[in-house]
Amino acid sequence: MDALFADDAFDRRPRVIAPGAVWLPGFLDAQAQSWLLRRVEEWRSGPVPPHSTLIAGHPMSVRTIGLGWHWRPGRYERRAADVNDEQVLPFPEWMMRLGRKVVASAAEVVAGSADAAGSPTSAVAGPADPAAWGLDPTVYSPDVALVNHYDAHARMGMHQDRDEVDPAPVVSLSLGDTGLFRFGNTRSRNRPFEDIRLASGDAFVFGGPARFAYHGVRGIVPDTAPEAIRDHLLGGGRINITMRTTGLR
Ligand SMILES: O=C(O)CCC(=O)C(=O)O
Ligand SMILES: [Fe+2]
Repeated sequence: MDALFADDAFDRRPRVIAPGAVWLPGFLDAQAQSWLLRRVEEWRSGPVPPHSTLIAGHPMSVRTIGLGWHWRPGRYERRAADVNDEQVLPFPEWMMRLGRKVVASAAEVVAGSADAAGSPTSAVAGPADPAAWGLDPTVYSPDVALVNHYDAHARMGMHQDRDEVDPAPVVSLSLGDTGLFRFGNTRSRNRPFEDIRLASGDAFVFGGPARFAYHGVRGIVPDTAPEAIRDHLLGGGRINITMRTTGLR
């Protein structure tokens, strides 16, 4: 219980979480959040319905929609052979621009962060250089988005995002109920890790030395979505969108 009300548990200033990883609380305003949730509604009735991907025969508790590519463990394909064999919707042009804005903001946080240069880990990583972490909006070109819906019982175990050939950063956007996100290290699922409450509108970026860090979602906090967007969250829960760069063509 001591940790529950620790000072940093509710500190929502943008910050470098680990070399390469940046949290941008409140990146999307209420209007942008409801606009995005309306797009999610449209995608739900797209050619490939939200589905629970099988991992080693077990369905994930989140339901996923892919844009640009269809993902299943170990591969990206244009068609959802394991769902209905339809071709997924394209990766939207506007989402690339949004991803670049997130990357630009993350780069600013890194450049302005005494923390990044002065943190104990930076002695290893060297001075924080946003571009060295892949945080360069002029080159960032994601080609897939995975849109995950978490209901009150969904979670995601600690894992690496490693089915992409291109090591460009992953950009994550959260909408709806708060997610209990855990961001760890590249060596194992265990400590050190940091627990972060990803609230509606938050962005999180991990690239460079953090690109292959283990991370997961321990659960969501039901009924924490902002009032203004609840109407767009049919049935409640949390939406997480991750943009990635497959490096495939
Ligand atoms: O929901 C999140 O915040 C993380 C999602 C994630 O790690 C993934 O989709 O690979
Ligand atoms: Fe992931």
